[in-house]
Amino acid sequence: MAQKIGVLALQGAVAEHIRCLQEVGAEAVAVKRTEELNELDGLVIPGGESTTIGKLMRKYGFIEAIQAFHAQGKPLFGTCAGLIVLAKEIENGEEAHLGLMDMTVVRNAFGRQRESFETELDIKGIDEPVRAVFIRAPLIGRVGEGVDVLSVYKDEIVAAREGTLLAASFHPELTDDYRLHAYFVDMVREASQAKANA
Ligand SMILES: NC(=O)CC[C@H](N)C(=O)O
Repeated sequence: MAQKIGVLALQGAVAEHIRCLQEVGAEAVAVKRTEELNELDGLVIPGGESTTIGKLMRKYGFIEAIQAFHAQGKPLFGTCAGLIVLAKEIENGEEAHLGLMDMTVVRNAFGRQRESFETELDIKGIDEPVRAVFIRAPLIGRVGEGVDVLSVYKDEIVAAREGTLLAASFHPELTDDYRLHAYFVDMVREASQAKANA
């Protein structure tokens, strides 16, 4: 059976993630209400503006709902602003949003002239380099012991995994390279199987 994966649809690049998830064989839906999480096996938190996404998450009860979703062992994938939303700590002292992933993030970390750029990245677990689009992207300045660094760009951490949490500074949904989505769908499949066997 196909894994059913939601894309948090409060703000940001929602349709693009849905398309990529479908390309790699998952069933994908936009999520606007917390009740919709119940029928999902995994959730993507897209890029956009983390302050806005965080505000809307608080307003609609998504903070507690997604924390509970995570506590059930269901995977989360945050891209760009979504990565910021997942983090335990935001470097400028801003209040964390979900506060789940043991890392400190630095917002808009790549400077003015590099606000937006494209590159090829080596990603642990994926064979050939992956095309990556960075848009006012954050970087991961510190990771906790349980966090596996998956990719580094110019000495800065730009993708990482901690158990069922996956985070990328860039926008994998803006290219036709679906391998990071396939990686996440594999994580979701493994988590569902582990649950079924428990
Ligand atoms: N493309 C993005 O998601 C940008 C993230 C945005 N700069 C933030 O800090 O929330």
